Amino acid sequence: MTADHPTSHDTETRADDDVVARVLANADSHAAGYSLFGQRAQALQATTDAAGFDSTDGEQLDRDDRAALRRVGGLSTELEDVTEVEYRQLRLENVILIGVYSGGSLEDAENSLRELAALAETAGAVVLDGLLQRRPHPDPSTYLGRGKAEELAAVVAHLGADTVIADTELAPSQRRALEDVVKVKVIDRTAVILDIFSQHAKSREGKAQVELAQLEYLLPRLRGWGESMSRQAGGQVGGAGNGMGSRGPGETKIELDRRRIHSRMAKLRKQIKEMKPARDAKRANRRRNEVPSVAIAGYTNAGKSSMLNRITRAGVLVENALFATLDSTVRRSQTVDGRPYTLADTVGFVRNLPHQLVEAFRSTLEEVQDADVIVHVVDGSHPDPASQLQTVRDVIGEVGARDIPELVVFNKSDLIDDDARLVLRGLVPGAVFASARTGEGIDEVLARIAYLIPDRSVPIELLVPYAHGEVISALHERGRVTSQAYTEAGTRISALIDPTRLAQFEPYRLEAAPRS
Ligand SMILES: Nc1nc2c(ncn2[C@@H]2O[C@H](COP(=O)(O)OP(=O)(O)OP(=O)(O)O)[C@@H](O)[C@H]2O)c(=O)[nH]1
Ligand SMILES: [Mg+2]
Repeated sequence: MTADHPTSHDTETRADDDVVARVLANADSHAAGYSLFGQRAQALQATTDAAGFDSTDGEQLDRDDRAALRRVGGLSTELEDVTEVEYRQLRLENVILIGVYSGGSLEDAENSLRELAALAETAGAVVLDGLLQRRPHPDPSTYLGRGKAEELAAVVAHLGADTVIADTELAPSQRRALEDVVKVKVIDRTAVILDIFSQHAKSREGKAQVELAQLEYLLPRLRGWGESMSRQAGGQVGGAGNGMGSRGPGETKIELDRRRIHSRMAKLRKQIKEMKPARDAKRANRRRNEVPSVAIAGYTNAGKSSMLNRITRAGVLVENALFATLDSTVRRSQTVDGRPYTLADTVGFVRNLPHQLVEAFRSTLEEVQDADVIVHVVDGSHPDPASQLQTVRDVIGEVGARDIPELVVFNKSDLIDDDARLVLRGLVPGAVFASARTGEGIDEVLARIAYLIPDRSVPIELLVPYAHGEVISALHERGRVTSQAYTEAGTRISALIDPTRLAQFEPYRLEAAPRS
């Protein structure tokens, strides 16, 4: 009888703890308090501190901002009803992770759970423990098998966890049933990712898309959320009285919520549609200028933003948390031989990205689709770079960017030993090893980018009277000068230049340059 579980009392007492105090404690003990998978999850997080840096691979533009935003409620005040408030209150605090694995290797399941730990931490939670069960299939009613679910309930009560996170997307009914057993709220991986996204989205479009994804996720679960929350609100988690009487909002309320959500979603879709032309115009403009574009793609936390900083000193937010970047940032740079190109940072990929989110992040993927070159940054110090590599390549393929030249960069080379290098080299023979932190290999990255981006330059030869020195300096600025000689009539100068920049030099051309 779950209702009589001896430890359910402890859970209730925990629920009364001062939430604010725990939230503050979270900030201090950020990476503390792990067990089982915690240590390895920390390894992912702690590398920077061990090296004596504190996430200083970029100028820390708005990190405090973001930290401060962490616990603040919704993105919009328009849907200020119980449902939304409840959803927003899914602030994770002390969590236990659970997963089910079958045929696949335990190692995979552990890696996945470790990533979930990092995600949960990014969302502001302290991970207390992680539990995996081996089963041919997740239990259709309670996800974990009934017996294991009971064990989980005991662990939850013992550790004082207030949330269980399942490493999957739970059916609404599974979530409810499992909650009934463990007596604290149960959420899934998708909810965590959505939560992080909502904390981090910055642009209007990013926010709108995240909110849309949240509502989409929420809609089929409406009843479920209401139910569990009303139990929370009553302070009564557990107990035998969890039947019909203690259900959440009545049917009418749910209908009302549903209608409000639908109309909000319609409004968001309309907004997003209206934003698209502006974005397209921006991109078209870039294409018209024929400036080649480079997109930095890669798994979350791989060091994409750090790499962008290294290359452009742009000061894009770098944070040792997953999904530091939620909106793509475009910067201008140029090759060593003076050809301009744009460099776009993108959102990190994550395995099993919920389909609602693939949709939501199309805007950033578009940067990848349009790129002339994809710089695929991989965290070479990660325990399983191969599957990260694969995840990213899958998504690149899905958005139709498979044919774009790809440069694989194994980043964090300061943390990669020789043995690991050998393995990585076997994985991607042409890859470059680099460290955004130490600068190792960055020149190689730049050289390879220069090699890969299309060179649209044409040769020209000018004769410029000495009175027009400004033309000479303009040519030095806009093109690559290959030779320069002083004759009686003026300066004779040859250069390679982008065709879009020819106009001002036409009057001085000696002959039409042969087109290659
Ligand atoms: N040791 C080491 N750490 C690095 C290096 N490059 C980046 N990092 C760290 O890795 C973490 C993630 O870096 P980011 O640049 O934010 O990674 P990202 O890929 O942009 O992450 P998202 O935007 O969240 O997907 C930060 O803590 C960086 O300080 C490196 O070369 N060596
Ligand atoms: Mg980033």
